[in-house]
Amino acid sequence: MHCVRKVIDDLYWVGANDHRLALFENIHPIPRGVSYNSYVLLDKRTVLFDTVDWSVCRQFLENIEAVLKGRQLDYLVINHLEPDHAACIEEILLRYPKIKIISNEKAFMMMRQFGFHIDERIEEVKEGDTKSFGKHVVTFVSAPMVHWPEAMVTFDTTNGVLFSADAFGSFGALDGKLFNDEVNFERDWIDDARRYFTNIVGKYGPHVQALLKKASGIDIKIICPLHGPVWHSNLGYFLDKYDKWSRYEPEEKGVMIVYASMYGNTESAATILASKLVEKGLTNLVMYDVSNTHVSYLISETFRLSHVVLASVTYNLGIYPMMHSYLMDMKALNLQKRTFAIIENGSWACKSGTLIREFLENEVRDMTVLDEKLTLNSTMNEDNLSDMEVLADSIIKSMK
Ligand SMILES: Cc1cc2nc3c(=O)[nH]c(=O)nc-3n(C[C@H](O)[C@H](O)[C@H](O)COP(=O)(O)O)c2cc1C
Repeated sequence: MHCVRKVIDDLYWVGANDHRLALFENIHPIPRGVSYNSYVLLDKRTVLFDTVDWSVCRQFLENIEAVLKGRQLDYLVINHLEPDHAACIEEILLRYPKIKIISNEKAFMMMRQFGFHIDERIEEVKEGDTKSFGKHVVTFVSAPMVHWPEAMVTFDTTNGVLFSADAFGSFGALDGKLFNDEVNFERDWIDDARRYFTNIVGKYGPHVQALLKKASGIDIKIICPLHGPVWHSNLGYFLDKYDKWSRYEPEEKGVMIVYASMYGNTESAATILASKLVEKGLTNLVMYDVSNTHVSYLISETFRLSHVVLASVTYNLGIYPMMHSYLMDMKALNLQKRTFAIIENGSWACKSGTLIREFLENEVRDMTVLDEKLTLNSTMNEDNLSDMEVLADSIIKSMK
């Protein structure tokens, strides 16, 4: 049975939700599921914008059929070739033999690479090209590395709808709701939207900035992304988030304490620091155990907040492996412009603090590491209290 939603006038959402997938891209946990969005435009010509993941193909095909009501599909616009959106291309070609795929040269090259039999039913477009489907005239805008090199977005100049590919997407299944104002975005969605952006396209901030620059020149009324809610109100709110994230500017002044501790002593010191900071008035503070928090959440929170305290044991003369992995992810995702404080622990040759500082100063860009640090020899004791006080004061001072 079909399950579709009308976006506006002659445009319909024909996507589907997946609640069964545990890990998006086989990496990121998605406890709230994910939606694969696709859209059908019923103009003089009928147009399908992108397809969906193979796991929801059956629902998707029923949805298309219901919206078309016996009409043929004339065009399939492919904005992004990642398989969670492109997996059903061949199925569409088989069911709608007269269809033509509209996309760019790189995307067609990738379709062939993935083994899709697209034959001659293709229409290649370039940046700035336009295409009329009857009443609707769309223009194609390249969006390289948002989030793959072939990515493009399609703007409907007739009604201001932007088919934004992976840009403006989010983890989370829609569950009947489609629009941003049908959900409590600030309460239920922003954390997943941030986690999606930072882990999926966080690395490509300058490319996102380039797309935002292009977007500022067009009158966008509705944003139709390939995951998560469709934006038809308060667009400025989400555009502003994208601008901040892609410039690596923190959203909030606040502290995130991430600790790595095997037997609880480093954790205890991290908690004492947290209490001291809160006592001094710094209440925007969160704590995470690096060992039981998936790194995608850590990355997302690091994008949100201005300050990070890293408290780590020394492990076989190195940084604790989970802490190291978090640092490597920070580097891989190009994270910048944060202030760090360090607590280190070692029972015979304490190295973690020096190694973390070296990493932050040499391996990632534009990070500030406070000079004050706290060194523990196995556990926190009375002798460490004054250093802890100095560290807390220095964190507070650096926030002013
Ligand atoms: C497997 C293992 C390796 C360790 N390697 C070192 C090391 O190379 N140098 C050092 O000074 N301490 C080392 N430690 C001690 C820890 O850094 C830390 O001082 C101790 O685990 C107490 O902190 P915790 O209670 O937060 O785990 C090691 C501990 C373990 C269990």
